[in-house]
Amino acid sequence: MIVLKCNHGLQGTVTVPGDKSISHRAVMLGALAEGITTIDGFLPGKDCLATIDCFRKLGVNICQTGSRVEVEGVGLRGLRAPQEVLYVGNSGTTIRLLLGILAAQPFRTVITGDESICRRPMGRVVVPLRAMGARIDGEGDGNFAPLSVYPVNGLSGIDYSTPVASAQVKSALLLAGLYAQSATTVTEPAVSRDHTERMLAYFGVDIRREGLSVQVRPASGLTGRHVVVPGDISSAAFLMAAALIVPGSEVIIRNVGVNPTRTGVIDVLKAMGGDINIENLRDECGEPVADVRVRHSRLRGITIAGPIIPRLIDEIPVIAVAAAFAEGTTTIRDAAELKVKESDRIAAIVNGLRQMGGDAVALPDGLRVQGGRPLKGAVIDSQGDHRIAMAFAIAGLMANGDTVIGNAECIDVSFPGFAALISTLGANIARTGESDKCIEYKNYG
Ligand SMILES: O=C(O)C1=C[C@@H](OP(=O)(O)O)[C@@H](O)[C@H](O)C1
Ligand SMILES: C=C(OP(=O)(O)O)C(=O)O
Repeated sequence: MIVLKCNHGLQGTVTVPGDKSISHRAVMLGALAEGITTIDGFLPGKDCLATIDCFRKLGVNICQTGSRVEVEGVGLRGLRAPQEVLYVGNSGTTIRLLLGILAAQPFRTVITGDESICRRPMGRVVVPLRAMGARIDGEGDGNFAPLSVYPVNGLSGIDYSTPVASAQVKSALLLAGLYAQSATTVTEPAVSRDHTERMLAYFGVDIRREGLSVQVRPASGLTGRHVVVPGDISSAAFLMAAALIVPGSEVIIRNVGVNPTRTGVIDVLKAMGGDINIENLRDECGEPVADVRVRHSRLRGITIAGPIIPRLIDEIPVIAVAAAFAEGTTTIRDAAELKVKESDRIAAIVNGLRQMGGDAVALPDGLRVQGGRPLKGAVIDSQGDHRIAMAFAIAGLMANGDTVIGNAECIDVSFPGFAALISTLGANIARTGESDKCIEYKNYG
């Protein structure tokens, strides 16, 4: 992908594709419910398509056309033994949440994903699931995919304190808890995204939060629903950062999910001096939704640490890019989780910013960015990590010279149409197809 420097402000009103986390969960709960679940605004990104594919292999009829999905629920006990290995591609959410469901099934499954998935830690879900009675094996004593999940005769409820604030861990245990013989309680060190809790309640499950703990009771059944998925704030974050750093910009992003467990990016960009307004706040299927208006602003560096981190974990790459255009120092701590995402995001952000002439250093649990140095175009390898690819495309909008993002096709994991959408606002970004790695396209435009 090629990004040219933007010589004028970004202007316009857009919507971003559906929320990835909510799209996954709508398919999963729809599959386990009684009756039909219809989903509008589904994210047709590769990760969520992988979730659909896995449930089809588990015997669920799912019809998907673009962002419209119809799931014929089979009920909690209606999944069938798959004839093939379940393949989740690049999706950590798919594998970890599915493990919670598979752990309770009376048949064996094997589940795996791409190279990145096979490097990511699964012990964080496998260990507590085993404590509930699940039988799961895999590389490194079950810490790495491929994983085999063996049939069991029921699970026991658990009262579990997770060492990491992870919605994937919490959700896997809550989903397993639907099948357990007693209540399951998960306590997190800080609140992570709560879409599973909200959607389980929306599908009729008895689920309660008290402070940092969430409790689910064994379920007798879920009821199929109509789910309207809001735009993904994690995708909107790239447009927010772009509008903030490109002088003369004013962008409205309509229909963005603003669940408070996800809005850390807005809090932080505002604290950095960003002119961001939330308008038309409303509720859609148990999730808050709004329009977000962003205007170019002079940003200043801040410290980002503590319980806000899980509320903006996926937005740190683009926050770091915004920090490179801010006055002063931005320090991000308590974010060691970044090392076990699709890539080691601390290393990828620091290396990419340095390649562009920025001043960034890695810390054991985060990074520090000294803002204000002019960035120059560079050839950045995304390492197959969608958030890294998009973050550096945004940096390229204000870098002198062309920026080439290698391996940019991974953007389809969460934000299909990214380059085209941001181009409608006036940016000059072009996809270059399979040959994204090559710099022979450097003279595009
Ligand atoms: O539950 C989810 O949908 C997600 C949870 C987060 O991961 P962790 O649970 O590992 O923090 C996030 O990074 C991921 O993009 C989506
Ligand atoms: C970490 C991410 O997703 P997942 O864990 O589902 O692969 C992400 O989308 O940034």
